Amino acid sequence: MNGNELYLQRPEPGECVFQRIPGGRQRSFTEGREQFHGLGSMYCRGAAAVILTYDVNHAQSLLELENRFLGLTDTASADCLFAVVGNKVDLSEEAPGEGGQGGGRDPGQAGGGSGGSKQVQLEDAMAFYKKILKYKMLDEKDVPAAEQMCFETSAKTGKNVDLLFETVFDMVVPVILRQRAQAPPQTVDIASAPPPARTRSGCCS
Ligand SMILES: Nc1nc2c(ncn2[C@@H]2O[C@H](COP(=O)(O)OP(=O)(O)OP(=O)(O)O)[C@@H](O)[C@H]2O)c(=O)[nH]1
Repeated sequence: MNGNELYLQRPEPGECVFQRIPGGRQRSFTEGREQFHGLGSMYCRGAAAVILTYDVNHAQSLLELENRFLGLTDTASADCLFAVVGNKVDLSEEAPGEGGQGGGRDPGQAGGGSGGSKQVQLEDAMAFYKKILKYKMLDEKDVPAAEQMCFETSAKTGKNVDLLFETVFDMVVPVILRQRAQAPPQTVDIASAPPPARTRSGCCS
């Protein structure tokens, strides 16, 4: 996540969408302000994947995803993939050896922080993922399972960040290729086009 290619744009504690911003990491200019929420759906238009991010130490941030940001994904593509990501697990992780779930999936990368109180569990994120499917009227059996699409990360330590992006990219590339194959061709084959009708003056009409 050096910001030069695909950047996680986060207009407000809560939502992340893929956003290509050349020239490096930039802060969202919308800053989550109410009057700019229309722009949020603009970012999502035609999106093949949306990453919705909350703070595991801040229960309200998960509620906001549901109450304020889910609607912004209405303009995403019909077969858009959704990932739900609880960030900042480093703040609430137990010290190594104490056991516990601690964000799961990547015990090799222990976080540095302690003392935070984790307010949102992975199960809460999975329940939210299921709400997304309901909202989108998607059948659970037609989409990746909640266990595959819910992550707990630390942007600070890097925990599960590669896993998140690799998982989403592996899933989204076939979706994009399928969309392109189904889209009308963007080029005209002039060799197979019929010759233009001739006008009296000899010019093409
Ligand atoms: N400890 C820790 N801090 C983080 C993490 N991710 C971001 N931060 C810090 O959280 C603060 C806000 O980060 P931003 O990327 O600006 O996120 P935001 O959505 O604008 O703001 P917040 O909702 O406050 O996170 C910055 O000080 C970041 O350094 C993380 O995984 N762990």
